[in-house]
Amino acid sequence: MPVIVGAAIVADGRVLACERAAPAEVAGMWEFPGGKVDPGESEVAALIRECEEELAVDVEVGDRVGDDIPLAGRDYVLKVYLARLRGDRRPQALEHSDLRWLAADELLTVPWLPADAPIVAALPPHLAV
Ligand SMILES: Nc1nc2c([nH]c(=O)n2[C@H]2C[C@H](O)[C@@H](COP(=O)(O)OP(=O)(O)OP(=O)(O)O)O2)c(=O)[nH]1
Repeated sequence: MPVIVGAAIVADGRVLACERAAPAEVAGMWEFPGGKVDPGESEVAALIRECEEELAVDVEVGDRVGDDIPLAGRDYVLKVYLARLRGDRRPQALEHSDLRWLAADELLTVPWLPADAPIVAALPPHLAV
């Protein structure tokens, strides 16, 4: 089944949440940066590529967080990986309408895409400082 990967980028006990700018049905909802894995591309390579395209940052990809999530009504499975920033560049919202670094007690202050709920629930142990 085709895969969509997302990066839970963690720094200083916070995770980077990204507000979708489009399409209209999901604009204003929050997600992990990422996207579709291209044919023949590894999941890690797709995460590195998407974080460069969407945020202009280099990431080091770590362990999976949460389980595979089948996306409702679509032929895709979502897989989220922990990640860390490599280098000095700070994320820029090149494709999103806003970015926020959320601590564990702030995770539910934004409306996440519904499929992300189990991932968000699994994050707090990874945000302990
Ligand atoms: N990136 C990302 N997508 C998510 C998350 N949760 C979730 O349901 N999705 C869904 C929303 C979209 O339908 C799909 C990702 O599509 P996308 O449009 O961001 O991916 P892409 O850039 O590779 O797409 P495209 O331009 O090739 O069409 O996965 C998440 O946390 N991160």
